[in-house]
Amino acid sequence: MEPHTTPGTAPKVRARAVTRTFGHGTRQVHALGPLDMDIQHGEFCCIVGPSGCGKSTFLRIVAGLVRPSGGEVELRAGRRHPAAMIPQDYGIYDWKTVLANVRFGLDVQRVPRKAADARARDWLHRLGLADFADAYPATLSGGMRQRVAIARALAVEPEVLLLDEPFAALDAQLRTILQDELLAVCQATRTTALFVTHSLEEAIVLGDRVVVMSARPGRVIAERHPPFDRPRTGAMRRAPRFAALQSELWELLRDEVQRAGAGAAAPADPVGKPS
Ligand SMILES: Nc1ncnc2c1ncn2[C@@H]1O[C@H](COP(=O)(O)OP(=O)(O)OP(=O)(O)O)[C@@H](O)[C@H]1O
Repeated sequence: MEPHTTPGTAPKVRARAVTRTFGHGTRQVHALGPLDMDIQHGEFCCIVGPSGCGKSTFLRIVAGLVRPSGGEVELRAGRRHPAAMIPQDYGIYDWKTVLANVRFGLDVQRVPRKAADARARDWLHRLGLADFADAYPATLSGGMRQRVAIARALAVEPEVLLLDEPFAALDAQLRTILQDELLAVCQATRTTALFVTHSLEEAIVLGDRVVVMSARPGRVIAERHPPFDRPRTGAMRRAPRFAALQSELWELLRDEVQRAGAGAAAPADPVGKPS
């Protein structure tokens, strides 16, 4: 299918014929692609797909952490820090204080200590963690650790934020609160976001666009634009159009999840299947 584009604008991220294989010979795994995708400046793009279809691999390629085996990814960024990634395990360091964790990317960029501290404290304040600057992550709740990871990624002011199932381990209430906070921050800072989730509901609540991937090797098989104004409220979840879109996405995904499940045990609620 044709990648999503807006005429006259250059996409922030442009992926063309991206493939990735791991291993060699009989043990080779074709994990991804060929995959085409354009992500526009300021867009919040959610990716859903069966387990093991290459979603994390694609994020890591966009982040520059993994090389594609074929094709190319172009990230149009003017700043020194084009992309920041929040991995599935949050990636925060238990031996560093909350402040030092949030300052980490700035230290790597060699931002002077005073300015880095001020910027890190500002992000801690924005995410409700101002009182925990000197705490160690082990003393924080899951939701607070997740906020530290978000603050750390946003502190470097990336042009593209890459999030790999960031809220999967959180309870439903906290998940909703952090979804709202993340959306508000991304909109205020015009940050482009690429967000991987197993939850169709989450994808519809957050996404300007929901991209559906096939079973491994992951390709884009469909995309939908949730037709809801922002800010999106809890009431939207009860709207008939919400349920209809969730069912439509599940129909698109069902076969792919079954195909993926033929090779591996599927999770209990693989993609937020509507009940
Ligand atoms: N470093 C690696 N070495 C070997 N195989 C890998 C490596 N990274 C990923 N794979 C394989 O590539 C495939 C895609 O993995 P990936 O983690 O990208 O999928 P995913 O869609 O993010 O899965 P999930 O939804 O379960 O997190 C899987 O079969 C995985 O085992």
